[in-house]
Amino acid sequence: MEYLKQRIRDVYDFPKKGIVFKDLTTLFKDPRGLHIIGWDLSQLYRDKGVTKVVGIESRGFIGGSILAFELGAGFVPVRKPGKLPADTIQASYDKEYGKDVIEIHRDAITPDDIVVLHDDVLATGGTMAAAYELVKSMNPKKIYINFIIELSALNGRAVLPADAEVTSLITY
Ligand SMILES: Nc1ncnc2cc[nH]c12
Repeated sequence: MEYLKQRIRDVYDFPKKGIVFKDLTTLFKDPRGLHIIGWDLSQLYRDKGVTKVVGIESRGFIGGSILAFELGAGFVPVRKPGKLPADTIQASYDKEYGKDVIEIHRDAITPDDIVVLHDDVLATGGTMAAAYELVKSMNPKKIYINFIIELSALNGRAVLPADAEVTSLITY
């Protein structure tokens, strides 16, 4: 884990004063770092029969795609409104200023699926909680929730469903 942490850049006062932004681009650009991410994430779900990995736009697409590939599962994007071409279902959630909406293709998940919902960072948890409700409405067999980083001070776990197994590789 130290190798991963050493390659995550702290950017101060981004996107606004007082925030210490955990920049994963420096980890992703390091070949060994990217390999370790794929290996460590997949080890969490190796024996779970995962059939789909759902990545949340956009930084969830990177780790989500790698995880899906490592597990031999499909990858499904959760996107901002108006981006997905076919019939979608959507969920809205409160952001710091106003509401945000996310969408998924209506036919992306079936009751036969075992799903990992992935995003890069667990902060307040609002986006993931909405994405979980979206995927849950499609009645898969099981939903796991996963992050690369968890910012424990923001207590995002408190807004995530109690029955979901939540994992992260690195906790700050
Ligand atoms: N401090 C932070 N670093 C990276 N991503 C996010 C997302 C919310 N807070 C963040």
